[in-house]
Amino acid sequence: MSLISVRDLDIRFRTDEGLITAVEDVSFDIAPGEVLGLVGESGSGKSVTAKSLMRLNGDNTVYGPKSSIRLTVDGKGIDVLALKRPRDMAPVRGGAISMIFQEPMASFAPALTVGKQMVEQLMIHTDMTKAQAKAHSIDMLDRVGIPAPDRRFDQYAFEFSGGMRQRAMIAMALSTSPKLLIADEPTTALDVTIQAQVIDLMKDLVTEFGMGILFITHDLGVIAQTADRVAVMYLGKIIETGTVRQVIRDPRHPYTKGLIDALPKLEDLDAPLTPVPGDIPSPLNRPSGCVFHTRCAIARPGHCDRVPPAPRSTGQGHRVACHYAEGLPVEEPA
Ligand SMILES: Nc1ncnc2c1ncn2[C@@H]1O[C@H](COP(=O)(O)OP(=O)(O)OP(=O)(O)O)[C@@H](O)[C@H]1O
Ligand code: NI
Repeated sequence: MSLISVRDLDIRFRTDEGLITAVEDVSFDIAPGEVLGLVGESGSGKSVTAKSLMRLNGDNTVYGPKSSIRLTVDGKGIDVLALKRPRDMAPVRGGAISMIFQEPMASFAPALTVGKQMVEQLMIHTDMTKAQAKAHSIDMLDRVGIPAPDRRFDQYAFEFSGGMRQRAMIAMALSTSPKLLIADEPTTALDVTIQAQVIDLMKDLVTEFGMGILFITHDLGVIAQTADRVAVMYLGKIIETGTVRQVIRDPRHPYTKGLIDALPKLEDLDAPLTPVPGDIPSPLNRPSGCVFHTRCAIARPGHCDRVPPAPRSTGQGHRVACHYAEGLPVEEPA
């Protein structure tokens, strides 16, 4: 049973230059206890997709008519895109779903101590008394490995170091026991050691609380350490999805292959990095056919620039949106 089920998600934004498409035909599921990694270059639509689950995209957002986001909590379904009034959105904002960001300061109100803010949030989303909320908050600060949590409870976020602030944000996000945690580049700003600690911490919490995680990053190395399944996004579309093993060991989409080739190789750290050549086209000027054809080394003129490839299965849940996912056709003799 899926915790969240996203189908045919189309997200457009009204702008002064016209309607731009940020997300197109995106579908995925996350089960309880599962980590889905969402990876892609800057501007590919990762954050917009994540924010739609909590209806946090701005007033200029237009969702496509076929789009659906269904959250199932304790056997009860919530049609997220049908929520109309802000007060109806409490279950998906800090209730069943919590979000942590790259910049933890964004999660903390500067004028409140960390403890006061945690208690306020618990008072909104649970039926705890103030005393219970305080005890629970200190316990959560302790669980994420913050020393002297009862003293930290009375401090402001700016008094925390970067790594401790990240932990406090995770403690706050998890204190309401969300069913789904959205982590948008949660470790990008941290140094490598602290990054590894935060990833380990999140993995422990998945096991302990059985929640689902949508883990967003542009770093395939971090995905390999964290996720069960991966979805690779390019220009608003999921172009390949499968288990970490399928996608990283046996990538089938030329874009995924390019991202993997661009990773530094441990056995050959002096080899030049080979980033995917070319620039991401502007969302105002989306390519016809396959959105990747303008940067693709194997694109066939007359086909890839005309016909959008439907995602096809290459086995056991591994899905690839490329006409040549099974390899290039054999050339006919002239
Ligand atoms: N409110 C908005 N109005 C207009 N365009 C928007 C709005 N929000 C996002 N966009 C556009 O949607 C596209 C996808 O943005 P998004 O933030 O999801 O990218 P991302 O994959 O998260 O990138 P990054 O790795 O840089 O965070 C971008 O072209 C962005 O400019
Ligand atoms: Ni983003």
